[in-house]
Amino acid sequence: MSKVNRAQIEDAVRLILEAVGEDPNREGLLDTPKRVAKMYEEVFMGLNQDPKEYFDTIFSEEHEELVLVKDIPFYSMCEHHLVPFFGKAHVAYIPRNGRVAGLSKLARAVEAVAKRPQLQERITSTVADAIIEKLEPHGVMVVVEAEHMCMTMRGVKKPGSKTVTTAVRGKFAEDDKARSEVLSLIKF
Ligand SMILES: Nc1nc2c(ncn2[C@@H]2O[C@H](COP(=O)(O)OP(=O)(O)OP(=O)(O)O)[C@@H](O)[C@H]2O)c(=O)[nH]1
Ligand SMILES: [Zn+2]
Repeated sequence: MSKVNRAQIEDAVRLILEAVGEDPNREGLLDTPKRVAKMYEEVFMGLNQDPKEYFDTIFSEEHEELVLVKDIPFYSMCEHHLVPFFGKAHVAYIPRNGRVAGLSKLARAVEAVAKRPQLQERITSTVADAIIEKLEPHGVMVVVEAEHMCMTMRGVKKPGSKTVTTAVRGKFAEDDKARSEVLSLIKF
């Protein structure tokens, strides 16, 4: 269930439109506050979701080797400017004691964490820590690559620049080979 207060967002959007010198009552803008409120409800849906819950269901499977779900597309909102940043997340882990998650849950965890006012670093580490806590694996490695619209359409204006962040836990932190295997499979 969403806890977003749509009426409050609508009022705020009307104020912003007025403040930039627009007329919120002109025909093209009449439904804009409503649309923006609906959009924020959607893009901030993750505020009501706990990524850890996706790992409540665990399969018992004796596979203690790499599992990597790569190229998970995501869209998030930079918490400094409230403009989008977007890209791909790659989530790797090595299960322990047969504790294996459904593959889609790795992507769902990324989605839940991305759909909030965010920093790229926090998306990366929150996903890694949720997996560590719930699956207790040998290791986790999360790599996120993204383009920040606050760096492309405004401000420093560097279109095409990409930010890459990693969160490395357990075996991946200790073992260069394990880390390289993931990086080569992601093909940086
Ligand atoms: N670490 C980090 N910084 C981010 C992220 N998204 C945006 N930023 C940065 O947040 C910073 C905010 O800097 P400020 O100086 O407070 O704001 P600003 O004057 O709008 O900065 P400029 O973007 O340089 O024009 C900028 O350097 C952005 O590039 C992110 O996910 N992680
Ligand atoms: Zn920003």
